[in-house]
Amino acid sequence: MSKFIVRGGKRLTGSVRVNGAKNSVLPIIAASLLGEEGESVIYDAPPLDDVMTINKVLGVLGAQTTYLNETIRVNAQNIESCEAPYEYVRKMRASFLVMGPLLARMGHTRISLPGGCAIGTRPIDQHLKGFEAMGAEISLGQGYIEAKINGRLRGAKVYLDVASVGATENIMMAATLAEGVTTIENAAKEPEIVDLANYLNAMGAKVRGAGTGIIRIEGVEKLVGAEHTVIPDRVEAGTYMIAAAITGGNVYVEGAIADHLGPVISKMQEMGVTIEPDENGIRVIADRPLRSVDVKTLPYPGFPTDMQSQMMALLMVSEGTSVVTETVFENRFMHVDEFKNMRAQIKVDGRTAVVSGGTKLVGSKVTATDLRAGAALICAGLVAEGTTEVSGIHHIDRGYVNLAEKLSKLGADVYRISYDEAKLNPLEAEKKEEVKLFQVQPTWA
Ligand SMILES: CC(=O)N[C@H]1[C@@H](OP(=O)(O)OP(=O)(O)OC[C@H]2O[C@@H](n3ccc(=O)[nH]c3=O)[C@H](O)[C@@H]2O)O[C@H](CO)[C@@H](O)[C@@H]1O
Ligand SMILES: C=C(OP(=O)(O)O)C(=O)O
Repeated sequence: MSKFIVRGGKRLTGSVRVNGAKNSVLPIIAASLLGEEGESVIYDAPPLDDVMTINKVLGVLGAQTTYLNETIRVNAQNIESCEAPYEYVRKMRASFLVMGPLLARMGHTRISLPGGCAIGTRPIDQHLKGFEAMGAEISLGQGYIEAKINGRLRGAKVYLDVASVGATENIMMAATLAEGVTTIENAAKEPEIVDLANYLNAMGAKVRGAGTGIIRIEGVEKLVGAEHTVIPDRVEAGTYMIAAAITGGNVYVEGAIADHLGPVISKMQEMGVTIEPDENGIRVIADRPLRSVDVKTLPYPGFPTDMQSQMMALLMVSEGTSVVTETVFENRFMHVDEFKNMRAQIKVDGRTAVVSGGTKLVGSKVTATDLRAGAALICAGLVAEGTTEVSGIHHIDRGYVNLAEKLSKLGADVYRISYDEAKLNPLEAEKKEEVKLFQVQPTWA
C-alpha cells in the first residue's frame, strides 16, 4: 500500500503530456479478441493497472499479448477459454467488455458478475438486453452470467433505456460478426465509442454512425487484427486543467483535444479561467479570482461524470456558491466527506451537492474512494495549507500514469511513498532515496 503526499501552495507552470485514454484502450483491447487472423497493434496504450488487468484477462482466454513502449500487440487467433474469472472482473468492471466479442466469435461466454462499487450499483441489464435481442440465451448462475447462441448472432434493433457507454460498446462489438444489420438507438456518443468504432472498422467491420445516437452495424463474416492509435485521455487532460487552475497556474496540456472537452472548457471559462486551445493541446491560465458555477453531469456531450469530483475541488476554492448535480451515477459524492476533512463546506442532498466556495483548504489525511475522487483530492491538496496524505491510491493507479511525477515536473510538491515510508513522518520519508524511485515507476512497469 502506498500514499501520495502533497504539500500545497505551489503554482503549476510548464507543459504536461496526456497519455492514451484508459476508457478507449480497454474496449479496444477487448475488441482485439475478434481478430481471427493476424495481429493487432495498439499504439499509445497507457501503462495503467487497468490495462495490465485486461491484458491478463486476454491471457486467460488464450490470446497472446505483449506490452512495450506504450504499444500492445495482441494475437487472438487461438481462443482457448470463454470464461473471464472473478479475480479480474472484480478489479475492473471493463473486463465485462469481453462478453460481446467472445459471444460473437465463439458463440459462448461465461463472465463473473461485476460487483457494485463506490460510485453506485452499476447494472448490466442493457448489455444483456442487446445480446438477447440478437438471439443469445442468457442465464444467471451463482456469481456469473452465461451467454450462448446456436449458430451466429442475428442483427437486431436495440433501444437502450440509458445511453450506457459499456452497453453501446459491448453490443457494437457483438454486432460486428452478427448476421444482418444491428441498430443501436439511444447509443452513447462518447469519443471513446468513436475510437472503438474506428478500430473495429480497421479490423474489417462495418460500423456507421458512432458518435451519434444511432449506430448501424452491418455484420461481416470475419475480422482480422489491425493497427490503431488510441485517442488522448480527455479525463486525464481535464484533471491537469483543473490542477493548473486551482493553483493559479499557467500550464499547457499537450495532447488534449478541445473538441472532447467542450463542457469542461466552457465551465472553466465561465469561472474566469483563460483557456487557449490549439491543434496540439490546450493552455490553461488562471490569473484572477475564480467565480462559482453550477455543474450538472450528463452523458456526452454533457459535462462528464468522470470530471465531477475534480471540478468540485475547483469550486471549493472559488468565490460564491455552486450547485453540483450528478445525474449519471447514483452515488458519486463519496469524495465529499474527504473534502470536508480538508475543511470544505459542502452539503449533499441526494444527487445534489451545494458547495460554499472561497474556502481556505487545510491539508489532512484523506482516502481516495474511487479513481477520480483520488485525483480530486490531490488537486485539492495542491492548494491546501500544509500537507495532505492521500491513501487508497490503488484507485488512482487505475487511471493516471505517473501522476506524482507529472505534477512534480509542473512544480508541484507531491510524491509517492510506499507503505513503510508512509508510516514514518512524511518529511523524513521524502529524504529517502528509494522514495524518489517511487515517483517515477508505474506500479507494474
Ligand atoms: C471503462 C469505461 O469506459 N468507464 C466509463 C464508462 O463506464 P460504464 O460503461 O460502466 O458506464 P455506463 O455509461 O454504462 O453507465 C451510465 C449509467 O447507466 C447505468 N447503466 C449502465 C449499463 C446498464 O446495463 N444499465 C444501466 O442502468 C449505470 O448504472 C450508470 O448509472 O462510462 C461512464 C459514464 O460516462 C464513465 O464514468 C466510466 O469512466
Ligand atoms: C469510473 C471510471 O472508470 P471505470 O468505469 O473503469 O470504473 C472512471 O474512469 O472514472
